[in-house]
Amino acid sequence: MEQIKQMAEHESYIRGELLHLIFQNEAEHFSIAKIKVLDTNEAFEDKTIVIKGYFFNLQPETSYYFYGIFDKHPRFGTQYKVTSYKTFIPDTKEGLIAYLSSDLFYGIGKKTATKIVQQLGENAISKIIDDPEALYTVPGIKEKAADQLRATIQENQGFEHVAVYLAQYNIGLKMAQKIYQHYKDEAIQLLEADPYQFVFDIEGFGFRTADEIARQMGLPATHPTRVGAGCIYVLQSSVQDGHVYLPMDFCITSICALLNTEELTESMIIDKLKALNKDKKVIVQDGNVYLPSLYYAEDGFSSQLKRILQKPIEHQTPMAELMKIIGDIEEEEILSYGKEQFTAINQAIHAKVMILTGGPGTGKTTVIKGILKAYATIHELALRPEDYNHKDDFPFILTAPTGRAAKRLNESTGLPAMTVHRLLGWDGNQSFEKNEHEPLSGKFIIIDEFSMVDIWLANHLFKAIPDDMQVLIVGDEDQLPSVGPGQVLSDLLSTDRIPYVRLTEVYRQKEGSKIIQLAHEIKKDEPVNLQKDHDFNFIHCNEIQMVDVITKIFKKAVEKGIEPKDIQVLAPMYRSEAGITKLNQELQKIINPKTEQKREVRTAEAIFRTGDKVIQLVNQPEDGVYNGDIGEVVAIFREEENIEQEEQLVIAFEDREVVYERKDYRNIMLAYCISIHKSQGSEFPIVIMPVVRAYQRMLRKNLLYTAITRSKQSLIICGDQESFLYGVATKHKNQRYTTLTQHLVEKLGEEQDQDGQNSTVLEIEDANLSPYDFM
Ligand SMILES: Nc1ncnc2c1ncn2[C@@H]1O[C@H](COP(=O)(O)OP(=O)(O)OP(=O)(O)O)[C@@H](O)[C@H]1O
Repeated sequence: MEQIKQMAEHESYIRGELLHLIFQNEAEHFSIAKIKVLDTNEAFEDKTIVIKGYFFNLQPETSYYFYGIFDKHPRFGTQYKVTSYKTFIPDTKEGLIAYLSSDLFYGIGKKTATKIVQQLGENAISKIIDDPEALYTVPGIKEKAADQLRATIQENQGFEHVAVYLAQYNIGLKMAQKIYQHYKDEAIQLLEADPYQFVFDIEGFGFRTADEIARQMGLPATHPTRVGAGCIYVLQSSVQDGHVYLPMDFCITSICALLNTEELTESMIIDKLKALNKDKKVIVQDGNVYLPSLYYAEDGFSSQLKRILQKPIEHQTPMAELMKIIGDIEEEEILSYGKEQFTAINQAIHAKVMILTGGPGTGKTTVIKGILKAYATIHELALRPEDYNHKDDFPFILTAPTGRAAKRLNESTGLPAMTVHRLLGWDGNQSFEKNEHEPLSGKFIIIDEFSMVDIWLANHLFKAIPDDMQVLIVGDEDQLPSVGPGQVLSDLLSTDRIPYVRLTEVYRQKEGSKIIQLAHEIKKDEPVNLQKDHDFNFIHCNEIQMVDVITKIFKKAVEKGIEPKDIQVLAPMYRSEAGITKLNQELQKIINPKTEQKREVRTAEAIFRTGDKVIQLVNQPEDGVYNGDIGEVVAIFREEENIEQEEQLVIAFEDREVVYERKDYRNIMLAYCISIHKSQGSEFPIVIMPVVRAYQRMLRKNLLYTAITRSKQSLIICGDQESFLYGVATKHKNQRYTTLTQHLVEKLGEEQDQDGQNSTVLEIEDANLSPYDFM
């Protein structure tokens, strides 16, 4: 409270009373309000002013000190941008009694208020906040009433108290809001006890901020709290690079670099890691350092696989019968399966878990359809969901990690498919409706685009797979690994413990696709042919010319009658003259320009206009939209036009419309150009891919391969050939530290064969088998 007083005396302030709220974002407490000016030490003479900032619960008829700076808004004129504030509590006894007996504090009359002030003095409010028992000393107030009064005071004062305290460490109101919402009135106490904990609990609270606070508090640079926080922080940061663990040496070097203190020795770090290991905050095993959640995800996933593999398949189909069934399917589909494809169908029918992998156009979808039909025939099951009384009786589950990949699976098979998150009944947080206690129902699950599944999701998904369900994992191992930690698909393939079939023969190429040819040249590290073809072009340009070149291609395509929505620009990074942000701004100008009829809203990052193509950036399961879903802004409503009194943006996705309020705008982005990472699992008729030197640190083989394989009809690469070739030749830049292979070998080891499961890895290329070898 002392500090609050000091702020009032020394800082520029406006004291005022709320007249009315102009805008309020309830989730974030961001408000714009008009206030009556009562007093100020700013050079300002108006009787009212508009303030904006993050407030907890601004009340009318209560006066506040607002600390901040003047801000000139181009449309709304002068406003006061509030960086900190506090309720003005009169410093006379009479004023304080009037304040405590006001409407803010229900049930406190003048008599009780007088007693409180008599007992606790003029600093009554800060005493009550700081000491939970201060009110117990006031005669005549029962403990329960005292606790209630303190809670109400805290509710009204707590945030301000915390915000003012945090302001001394240059922590702004928005972050203060987050901190207060998380810790409530314990925030100050907890910050003083361990500022580093905030780094792990509060999104966006940086390690450097915590370090600076700790330094100001006098914490020595080698203090175990700091070293411990450094260890956890380094591990958590490594998860963003996809690692499941860090090797001890690498971990120590990273911690030293982060903490940057000469007195810190290696043995101090090792001692701390040992202590953290003992407390189960990290797991150290075989010289590797893990965060527990990742260690247990790898361990758990391996155990789940073992459990599923241990329950043998009861029905074995004689080869002659299978040959006949496959022959009938070939007739129906009017095709003849290649050797690898036949093996894949045969293996999938007989393996408890099988992986089907291969590049574009090798027939993965064709084989999935064959497997479904063969399985249904063998088990005399109907393949149409409408033939079942209840939807849970349908024996096939088709799933993929993204909404678009699930939709493609549905379109290519004609069967229902959904995202893994939806299948598991994810609540948007940590919990899944489906798990080992409430497993999925069905007989056969197909998980497509498995390269995008991280180790956490793999563990959750396999927990929910019952013992007797057959599993088909499908994916292209050469695509980018998952955004989350791990490289589950490629680890599974490299263990040699799970049966897999790798399709290598390209069928779409036979139809003359240069795109597929290029993809396979990259995949096999062969020299790439960049000659122009009917579905491919390489346009040479530099970074500065990029916007111009891409906008010209768009204009030409539109003139030819191609819909802009069928063209997707894919780039690796946001910044640079040829980055995603810049390309989106420029493409918006030509594809969806400003007109009188079109409404628009502005955010700090972008303008969204009716007709804009946008992409969802996070999973929003409550609305049924997921990271990577692409939609169109179909309407914008002003505050005064709807009952919620909120500005609203309506976005139409493939199967639903979702309403976004301003607080949700950060969940979307313009999508004329999207990142290659976000394009995983999706396909587009025409892909334009800029590749320039400015992207160099991002360019690598699997990134370019992923982008190229997104295009179905046409691919136009713009940029310099040298950078493209450099990227194609750059591999393993992102090698991830994982131990799934070891976990699997340990768990599956010998046992699989003992249980009679088919663990033979059949690479038809090497085995040189034909369907007739099975007869
Ligand atoms: N055995 C076959 N005989 C004739 N055509 C085939 C055969 N297998 C696949 N195809 C054809 O090759 C094309 C590519 O097959 P499919 O879509 O199944 O491959 P994919 O691996 O799923 O490709 P992508 O990953 O690019 O979607 C399709 O047009 C398909 O009909």
